[in-house]
Amino acid sequence: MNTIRQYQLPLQKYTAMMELEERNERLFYKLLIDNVEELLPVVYTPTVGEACQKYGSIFKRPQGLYISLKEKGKVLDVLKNWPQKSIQVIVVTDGERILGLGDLGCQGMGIPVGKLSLYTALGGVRPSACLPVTIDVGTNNEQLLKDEFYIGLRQKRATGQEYSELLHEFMTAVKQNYGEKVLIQFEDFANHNAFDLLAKYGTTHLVFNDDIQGTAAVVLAGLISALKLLGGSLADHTFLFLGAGEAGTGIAELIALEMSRRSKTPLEETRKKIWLTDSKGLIVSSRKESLQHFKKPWAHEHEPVKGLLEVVKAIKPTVLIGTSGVGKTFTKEVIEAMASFNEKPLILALSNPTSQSECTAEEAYTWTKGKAIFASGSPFDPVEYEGKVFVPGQSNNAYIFPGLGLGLVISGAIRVHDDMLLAAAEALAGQIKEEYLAKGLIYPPLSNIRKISVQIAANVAAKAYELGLATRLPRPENLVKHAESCMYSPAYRYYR
Ligand SMILES: O=C([O-])CC(=O)C(=O)O
Ligand SMILES: [Mg+2]
Repeated sequence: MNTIRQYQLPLQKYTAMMELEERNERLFYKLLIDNVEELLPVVYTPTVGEACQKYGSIFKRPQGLYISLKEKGKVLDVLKNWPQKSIQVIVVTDGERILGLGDLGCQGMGIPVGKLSLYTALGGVRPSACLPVTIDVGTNNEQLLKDEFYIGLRQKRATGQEYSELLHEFMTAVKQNYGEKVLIQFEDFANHNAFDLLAKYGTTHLVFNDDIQGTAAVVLAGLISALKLLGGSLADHTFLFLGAGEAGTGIAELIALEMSRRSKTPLEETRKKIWLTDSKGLIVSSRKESLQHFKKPWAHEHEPVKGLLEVVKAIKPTVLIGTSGVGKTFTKEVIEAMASFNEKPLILALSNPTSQSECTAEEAYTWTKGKAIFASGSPFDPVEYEGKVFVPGQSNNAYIFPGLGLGLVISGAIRVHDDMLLAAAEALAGQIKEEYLAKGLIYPPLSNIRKISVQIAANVAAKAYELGLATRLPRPENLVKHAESCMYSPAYRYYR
């Protein structure tokens, strides 16, 4: 830690950590686990975003497996080249929408690598059972195509049949090589592929999309906690999203599902409490024909409204959620409007990394004169406002996917079911304590994350057994103890 702390720049710390992982994996995980709040922003958002942008020029080792268009027809052979044979979790990206930074092509590899470090550090999945994969179908990022240090194929992205054939070959090869119980996490695909891939492989493979489903579960957990501060039930609130992509529609759907389960109201009804806006304004029924399919369920009856401030004034949401990947969009006027009709406006600025956050923690607290409850996708430091310290929560899927993955792995689940996401969200919400809420914090501290992951894993595994989707039989009686006992821990052994 002393060495890491001597570096001034986050990217230097990142490089030092990556070198440590290569040199002494056990020490890397020991440091990460013991200093999670300090090191998460180094190996994960926001620094991992900068690392991906500069990946070509800081490149030393491949870190994960690259599968490019050139490997078409021999993807299975390429998979077999990976030195570790018993893989439990794969995180795969095609680099087209890395955080809120856009198309970074092959340089997106930093994301699967970072996510899998968290699988091990926060969720206790063995490092050797984790496989980071980047599918290289080219990039439409002109700057990267011209960059002499770019590490991927120098061509425009393959689309259509060429794209889906490579993806299909990969998905088939994974199942053939590792069996049915290997978990595949889709990460940072562009909208136009993310929903289709999830729908296509959700019925044949153990898959989930972290940006759609992981983010949804973490936000739902935050909302359930926030209700203890705000009062009422989910159905008493009005939700407005800026951004109707993977995170926006994924969160919206899980909130609607939870509301529907709790109030025994049809999903079509509970969806009406939730409004989404995209770059063209409020999503309303008159726009339905021209909307992408994943936005259609959110096209409610309302006159067209453009501009976030106008939409906020028209809808009067109690909860405002930013998921557009575009920074600085929650302006002073927008936040002040939220504070003008809410006693405690709940503001979630979820886009990553910090540069893409819709507003800062300080802005949320000062513009609402200390009224806001705030959480963000990337971390912000506590803020002092008029003598009071406000602690912003980090509403990031990192709270969910390590525990969710652990629960799936230890139960030998063969499919991911929406009820498992609800179970994960409820487990996380169950970990919030009064003392955190008193500071405005709607998530438990990350320093407790391994204990939280155990609870999430146990809840998810219980759901897998209940739904008949678990294959590790018989079911362990105490799933919490079982989850704990399965976790990798980077302990140093004593030798005699
Ligand atoms: O990686 C993160 O910090 C959260 C996430 O999935 C994203 O922003 O795409
Ligand atoms: Mg992501």
